[in-house]
Amino acid sequence: MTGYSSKTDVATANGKQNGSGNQTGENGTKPTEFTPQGNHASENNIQCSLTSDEFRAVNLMRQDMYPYEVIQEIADFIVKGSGIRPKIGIICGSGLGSLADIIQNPKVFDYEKIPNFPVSTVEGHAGRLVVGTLEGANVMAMQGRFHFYEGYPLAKCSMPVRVMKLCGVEYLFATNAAGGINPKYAVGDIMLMHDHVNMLGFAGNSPLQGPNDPRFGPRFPALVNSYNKDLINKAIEISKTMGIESSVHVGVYSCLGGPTYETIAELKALRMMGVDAVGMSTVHEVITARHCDMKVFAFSLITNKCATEYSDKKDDEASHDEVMAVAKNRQKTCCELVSRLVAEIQKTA
Ligand SMILES: O=P(O)(O)O[C@H]1O[C@H](CO)[C@@H](O)[C@H]1O
Ligand SMILES: Nc1nc2[nH]cnc2c(=O)[nH]1
Repeated sequence: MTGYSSKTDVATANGKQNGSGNQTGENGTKPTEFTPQGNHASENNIQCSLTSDEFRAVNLMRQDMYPYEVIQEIADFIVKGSGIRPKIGIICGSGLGSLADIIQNPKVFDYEKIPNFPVSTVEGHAGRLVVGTLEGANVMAMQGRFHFYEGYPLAKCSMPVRVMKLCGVEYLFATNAAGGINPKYAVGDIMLMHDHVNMLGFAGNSPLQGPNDPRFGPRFPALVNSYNKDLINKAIEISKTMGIESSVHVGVYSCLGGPTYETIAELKALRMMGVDAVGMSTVHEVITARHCDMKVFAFSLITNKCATEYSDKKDDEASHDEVMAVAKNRQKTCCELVSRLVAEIQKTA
């Protein structure tokens, strides 16, 4: 397969691995005036100051077409490498990487070692795929997800969901850290997602944009009933046995592009639209999972309360440090909820 990202290329684009920085190329060449072949810039004699390596790296990072065969190759790599065909896929939200740490007999794949896989660039997203067992079920977990604001197209952000599908995954558990807009929500609460408002979709962006491969799913998938009601009900029952039902809600999540947190006016508007919690992820993963007919369970850990009125309080400003700290505090509860739900699925298998 040609034309797919080598780890070095993408890592260079992220500025993660290229020790020589942006000033000098690998072989010591200066990044002077690389003009991409055949585009308007060269036709008009406008020059851009990227080295050819940097230009290629940026292109690879933007690459959003993953043919079925490439996804199959990645899935085969994981299934062969782990000796496991997982049934449940888990995506760990910001600061919720411990959901992957509870997996038994783990086989760990660094994203950088998986062919054609993007790399994680956000704090709280380790960048590892963990395959093993949980409550007797075969599972795989992404300890680190991909966000639109990292510079990846949505199809690339959610490409691992298709990998999960071709590994054999039937159930997607997507978790996230989110700001609570519903005034009844407190920091540390859990919101089971029963619907979403896709703001990136409103703006004409979708992980399913481009040619449709019917081996994954239909051109025009329906999204009503995307969040599996049985799993939501099971999670509510579990929350009762855990004694946390008063801090568990069922609500609507909305994904914005980030990386900025919202303005007060935006939060007011989202509330008027019926949104209970807001983040920068999950929706594109759910769309991709539903497109290929996976059962979806998703929840938000409310890591901060969103102000919907103007004030001078510094407390109203969201921060990733706060998000990470709250997630760390609540990781045990989140792990227990996930384990018990996996056990329920395994019981009925
Ligand atoms: O959605 P996850 O990955 O949990 O992370 C959430 O937390 C980060 C902001 O603090 C953003 O990435 C937002 O999407
Ligand atoms: N967009 C957004 N993402 C978040 N992730 C955690 N908290 C927030 C928030 O308040 N807004």
